[in-house]
Amino acid sequence: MEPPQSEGATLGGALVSRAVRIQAPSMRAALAALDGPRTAWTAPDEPSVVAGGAAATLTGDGPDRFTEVRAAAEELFAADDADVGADAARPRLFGGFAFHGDHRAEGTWTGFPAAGFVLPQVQLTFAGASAARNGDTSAWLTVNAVGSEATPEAVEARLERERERFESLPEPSPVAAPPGVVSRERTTGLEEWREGVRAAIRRIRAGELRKVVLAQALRCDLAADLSVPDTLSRLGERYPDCHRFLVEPTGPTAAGATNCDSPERPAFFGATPEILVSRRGRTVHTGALAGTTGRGDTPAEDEWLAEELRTSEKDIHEHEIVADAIRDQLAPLASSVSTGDRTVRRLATVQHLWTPISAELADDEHVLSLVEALHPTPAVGGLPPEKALATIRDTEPFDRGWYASPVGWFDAAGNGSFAVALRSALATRRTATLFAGVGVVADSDPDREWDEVQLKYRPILDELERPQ
Ligand SMILES: C=C(O[C@@H]1C=C(C(=O)O)C=C[C@H]1O)C(=O)O
Repeated sequence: MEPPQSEGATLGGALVSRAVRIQAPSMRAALAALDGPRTAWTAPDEPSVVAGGAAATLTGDGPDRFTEVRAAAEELFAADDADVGADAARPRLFGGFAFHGDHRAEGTWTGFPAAGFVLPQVQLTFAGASAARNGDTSAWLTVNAVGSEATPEAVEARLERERERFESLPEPSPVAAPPGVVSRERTTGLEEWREGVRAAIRRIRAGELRKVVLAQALRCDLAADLSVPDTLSRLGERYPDCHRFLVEPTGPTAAGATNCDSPERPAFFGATPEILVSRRGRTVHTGALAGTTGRGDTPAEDEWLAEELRTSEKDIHEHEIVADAIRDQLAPLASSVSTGDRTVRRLATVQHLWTPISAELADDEHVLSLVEALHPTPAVGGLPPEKALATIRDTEPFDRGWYASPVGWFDAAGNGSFAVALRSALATRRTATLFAGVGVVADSDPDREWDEVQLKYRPILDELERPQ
């Protein structure tokens, strides 16, 4: 049966949610066992979630996509009968947005609308690292249903069936090795890249814009089938401080797969260091992440690179454009905005300049209003935004789709968390297209920027290539 669809239209029936605490299965095994479309969300300071099935699908299109989704969600949550016993187990919508407002869900991005969220049928919420350290090995199992057939009795019966299923999942097999890459194809050759970056620099020097983020894509053919649960698990080992996400489309896909459980259904996933915004009540957390260098082979080299980044005028300039833009976007909505110190954030493959920013809202703004106000920050778009977006369109020979866009979740109260979908790939069973971009300012060097793009492919590429 098709899940209820909504583009601001009526969903025809109440939302019923029930939850129960269960002995936590392995997250990897649970994700593998869930029906599509599957969702995974792991943030360093939040309970992790894996979910599957679509009790409802909310989409939006064009410049009003943020408000369309929000209106549809308000309608969905307005009549909810959510008796779930704990905040962690409450019904939530998972999904995100395309990078460009006029995005079309076609080509490789078929099935990924300009805005698309799913209310999962089955959601597992894991207590998180600190609870696990205190011996809490439970998880919340939530079952949601929407529509005329969604009765408390039916939902409770399914909850019981799912509890039995997840509590008796077999021990997961060992995490599979990366599938291996047999061939790869760049969207952008070195000469074309140099031309594009030089043209952007000319526009910047002419005063047309101050910064633009230009990206590339890399299509890999894989030697064996890709296991997304295993890949996310390995990414979690190497990038514990990053946000890991998985989004699967709900509609028909480019590979022709209409069945949510088809092995040809695409998966968009990643391990991103960049948070776009989180909102709990009136407290908002975000930050500026821009300015990049590599990791050294020795601690001394690592520190030397960090110090070079910390004091690089070009990187500080590139970074402060982002921090200023975020503060400017938040100011009209906030009673106060505060900025932490600029530091170097070290990840397994790169180091970035990072400035935490938080705010107290003047009103109960919905997290989607904050997403709309902030996306795209000049960490992934540029400044001024319209000029930067036009430059991106003129230069990039591929469709960004959901790369560099907001992905995350929100709930009935308008709370939620969104990350920026970087260090990401759009994969099918035997292919993966990776995306990576760099900030271009007046004194950028095209060849150094090329090298930085290659560095930013590493998190995903390392999990696809067989170790030598
Ligand atoms: C655009 C990407 O990364 C962004 C650009 C950065 C930069 O230009 O230094 C750093 C972090 C991210 O904000 C990417 O990873 O694809």
